[in-house]
Amino acid sequence: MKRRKVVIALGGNAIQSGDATAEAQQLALEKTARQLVDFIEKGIDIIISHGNGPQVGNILLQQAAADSVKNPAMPLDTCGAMSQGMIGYWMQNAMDKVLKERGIKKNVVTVVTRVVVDQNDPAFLNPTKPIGPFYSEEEARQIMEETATFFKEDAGRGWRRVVPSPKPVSIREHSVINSLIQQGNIVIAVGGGGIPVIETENSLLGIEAVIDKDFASQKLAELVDADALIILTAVDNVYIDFNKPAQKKLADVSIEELNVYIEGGHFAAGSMLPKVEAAIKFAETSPDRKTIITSLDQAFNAIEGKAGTVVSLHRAGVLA
Ligand SMILES: Nc1ncnc2c1ncn2[C@@H]1O[C@H](COP(=O)(O)OP(=O)(O)O)[C@@H](O)[C@H]1O
Ligand SMILES: NC(=O)OP(=O)(O)O
Repeated sequence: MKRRKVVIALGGNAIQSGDATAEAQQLALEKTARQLVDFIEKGIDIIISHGNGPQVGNILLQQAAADSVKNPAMPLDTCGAMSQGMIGYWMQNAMDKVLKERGIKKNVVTVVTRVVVDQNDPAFLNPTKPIGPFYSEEEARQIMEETATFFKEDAGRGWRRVVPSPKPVSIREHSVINSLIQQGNIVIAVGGGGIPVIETENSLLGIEAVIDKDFASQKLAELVDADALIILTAVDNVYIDFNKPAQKKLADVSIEELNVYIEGGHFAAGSMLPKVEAAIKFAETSPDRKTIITSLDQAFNAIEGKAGTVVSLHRAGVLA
């Protein structure tokens, strides 16, 4: 029987909920690992991807604070690579610990992943991706006046620095990621949406941007021929009329219906909208492919059809 393969995209709350210390983030990842190892116990192959908005923004600030001739600040693409290594390392430790506790022998490996983007992507002219800590409007306006950076209000949560977020075109390491999975390993890849690179005549060149991890995860799920893309965030479901008295949970939803809800403005730009768009992009490639959007706590119930929002071409049901 064909083994099931899923790409699991971890939202911000899987790594960090307020406390940015290494200890707190590692503790959060241990809780996350407990949920993910349930998939392994069920015989499902997993590729783990994750966001990096808070982390890459903080690394960038650290670079600026220490910038000098002897210790020059690193550019954003390199900071993205640092965030992949840092979170991948924490995730490997967390997964190893839980796998050992449950008596499962499997290797966990992080692949530094480069994602090719189009240098003419209009996103380079309109920065939208929030990174780093939150500021008050007053603080943000002052920093903008003093530096060549842009800030925007982030989904009612405060002001954050924004950087360009081009769409992923291809993933340089997708074949090796697939080989690692086929050999029975657990793979962590496209962390932080992948390191954005552009293709030049002879090489790949890093470019200053942060790719949305939900879009990068969708692209990877497509390229490795995954059965499902599972997007984990802070809510159990996608809702229409979110946070209003008429709020309604979406359980099993077709792409056609979701497009109507997008038109109706039900999903906030920069938070739920990219998840819904990524969900559609993956599910529309085949009637056999589904995207599930749910919380970390409901992830396992969701693949058994007991929770979450399942997006498919024809309301086709769930993975299990
Ligand atoms: N229609 C909606 N249904 C559910 N959640 C929504 C909706 N619109 C906005 N949201 C918000 O979007 C959040 C997910 O976006 P975000 O926090 O940016 O993602 P991530 O988990 O990847 O960090 C949810 O926790 C919820 O607060
Ligand atoms: N790269 C990315 O999408 O990060 P967040 O999910 O943390 O915003």
